Amino acid sequence: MNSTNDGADALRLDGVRKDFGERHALQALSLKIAPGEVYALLGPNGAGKTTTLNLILGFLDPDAGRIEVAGIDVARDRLGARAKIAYLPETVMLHPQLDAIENLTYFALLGGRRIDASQARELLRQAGLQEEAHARRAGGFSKGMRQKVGLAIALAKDAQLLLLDEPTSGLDASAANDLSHGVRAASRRGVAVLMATHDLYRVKDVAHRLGILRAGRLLTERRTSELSASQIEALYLQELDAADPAPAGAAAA
Ligand SMILES: Nc1ncnc2c1ncn2[C@@H]1O[C@H](COP(=O)(O)OP(=O)(O)OP(=O)(O)O)[C@@H](O)[C@H]1O
Repeated sequence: MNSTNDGADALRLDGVRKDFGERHALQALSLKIAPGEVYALLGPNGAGKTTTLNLILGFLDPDAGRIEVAGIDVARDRLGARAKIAYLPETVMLHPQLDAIENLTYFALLGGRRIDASQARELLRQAGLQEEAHARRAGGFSKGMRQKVGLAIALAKDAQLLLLDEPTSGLDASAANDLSHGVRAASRRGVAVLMATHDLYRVKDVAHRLGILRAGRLLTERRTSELSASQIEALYLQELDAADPAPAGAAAA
């Protein structure tokens, strides 16, 4: 896995700063993700994870720094950059009257891609949705099932960067495991993944690298292959303890 800067990064943030009034939500954040690499952004509430995703998506403008998605400068070409991104929000909203296949084909079309039912079935399978649910109305779906359809919608876009915001929050272990399979399948196809998460145990399973964010600062980055799941948890707690004890997001020099 190549995460050095060779000009082929799927995502690159350089010195990104975002303030909300007096509050420094992000301070000089720099990170790079290579094609096919899964990067977990860990951090407590208010660390700046969602702000990071919103800046990458172009929903917010940075106060300083530069963001590139597949080589496209988000500040110069917001729509061009967004076309390279698939985004799975924490809560996936589906049309309750449509079944999983219909939802997927409908949202894929909205995203600019026409897919047929057999392609839809394959994407739903990759995203971990069991066959018997493919033709069921989404109105009766659990959160985990909606997340899987959401992941299939994201995969349908054929994007180079997949952004996930708390993808496993509120999911049971089996649903979270299925979703992790889907993320790994995307990674194997060369899609880079940035996953904002609190789910430390899943990180070892899914991510190649992790970064720990606190109060808008990236405290450390590590390869998950170098750490066991319990070492990841220990590192997380140690980094947060060692960090400036100022409240998360409070103004700092
Ligand atoms: N629109 C906004 N206006 C003012 N402050 C904001 C806004 N959005 C985020 N913040 C602040 O910026 C900081 C970072 O918030 P952010 O939502 O990015 O954190 P997070 O790591 O995603 O947290 P969580 O895990 O709770 O989702 C917090 O202090 C938050 O209060």
